[in-house]
Amino acid sequence: MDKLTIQTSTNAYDVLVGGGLRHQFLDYLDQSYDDVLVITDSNVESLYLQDVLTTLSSVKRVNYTVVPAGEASKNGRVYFDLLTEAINMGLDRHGLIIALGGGMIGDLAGFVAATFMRGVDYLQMPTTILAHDSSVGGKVAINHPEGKNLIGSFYPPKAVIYDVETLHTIPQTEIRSGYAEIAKHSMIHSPSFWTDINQVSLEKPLNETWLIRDLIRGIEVKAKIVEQDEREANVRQFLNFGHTLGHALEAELGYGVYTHGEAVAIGMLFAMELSQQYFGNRLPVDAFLQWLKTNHYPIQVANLSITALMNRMKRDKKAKQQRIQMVLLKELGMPVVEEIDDVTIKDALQLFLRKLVK
Ligand SMILES: NC(=O)c1ccc[n+]([C@@H]2O[C@H](COP(=O)([O-])OP(=O)(O)OC[C@H]3O[C@@H](n4cnc5c(N)ncnc54)[C@H](O)[C@@H]3O)[C@@H](O)[C@H]2O)c1
Ligand SMILES: O=C(O)C(=O)C[C@@H](O)[C@H](O)[C@H](O)COP(=O)(O)O
Ligand SMILES: [Zn+2]
Repeated sequence: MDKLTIQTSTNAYDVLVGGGLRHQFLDYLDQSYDDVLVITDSNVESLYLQDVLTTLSSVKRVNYTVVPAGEASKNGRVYFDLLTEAINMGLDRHGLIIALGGGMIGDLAGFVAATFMRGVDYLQMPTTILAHDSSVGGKVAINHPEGKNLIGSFYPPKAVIYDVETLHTIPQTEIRSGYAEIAKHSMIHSPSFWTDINQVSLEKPLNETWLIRDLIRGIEVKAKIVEQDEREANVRQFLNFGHTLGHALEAELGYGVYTHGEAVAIGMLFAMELSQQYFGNRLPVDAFLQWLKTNHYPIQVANLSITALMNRMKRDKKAKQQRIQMVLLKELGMPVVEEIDDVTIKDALQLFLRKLVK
């Protein structure tokens, strides 16, 4: 088992990464709980819920609730229903919520934990590759029809219990989605990290040694940034590389049409193109595009209105008075945030989307 400790301005928590942790995670908590509510989704329920409930058999009172799988569940209605269930179950401030699932569950259940009775303890138990990112750092949120994660909080978990055995069952699309965020961590970190990712083939079965290496490196990159700037006053914005357009695509296409990682991958490609135009530098745009194609990422986004995408980008959380702020790369490992005027974005987007269709 690997252990990393995240030390932020508000608290410290451990991220445990290992095989079979769903069978023994109680041993690793620094306190016990008499009341636990497990929140999971309809896919993870049939795979791992029973294991987790068995591990919790010594706890006095355990409840669980299941939401429909998919990004569409990360919304205000499901959130409110979960709060109602927590109230009806009699969960109190001394209880624990467990978010068992991918990033959708982590964000949703984390936001329930952040707001129920003004905050109860929660554990992140990630079950996707993508959730190496979402389970660390304490960003919790739900979507609004007008934009991704527009309602949320910074609320770190008590611990992250990452049982990598659960990754054996994730579908190919979710491997792609998760590796897009690892590629993001690599590009904002260093040329050598990207070089390693560029060599990874996402066909199943994945090389387990490489997978765990990549997950841990991704978590380390994220941890280092979050430790410096938990509430995104400055450097945490770098973790948003690819998300300005990525989030706009997710909302514009309809949540769940493209996975988060697929949309972010397109967003990274755009941010790299724009970086080259802005700084006159050379980035591995062609290599990244080739890696996306080889690994069957959907990269065509036809029939989208540039105006609608730009309006969404203006509502991004980094935006300042509707002026779009983009995370660009001066070089691999050197991200910066730049304000880009509307005409430049519009022209670049037009060119970019046309090029993708070819
Ligand atoms: N908070 C953050 O810092 C942060 C970071 C990145 C992404 N996110 C958010 O995370 C979400 C995406 O997370 P995700 O990609 O994990 O999506 P997800 O949680 O929707 O999971 C993807 C799919 O995989 C299924 N699944 C989960 N675990 C499985 C397993 N072990 N075996 C088989 N199927 C499994 C799910 O049921 C779902 O159908 C988005 O909402 C995104 O905005 C948040
Ligand atoms: O942790 C962060 O900070 C990130 O930006 C990580 C992103 O991968 C993640 O998708 C995050 O939820 C985006 O945050 P948002 O503030 O743009 O909603
Ligand atoms: Zn993301």
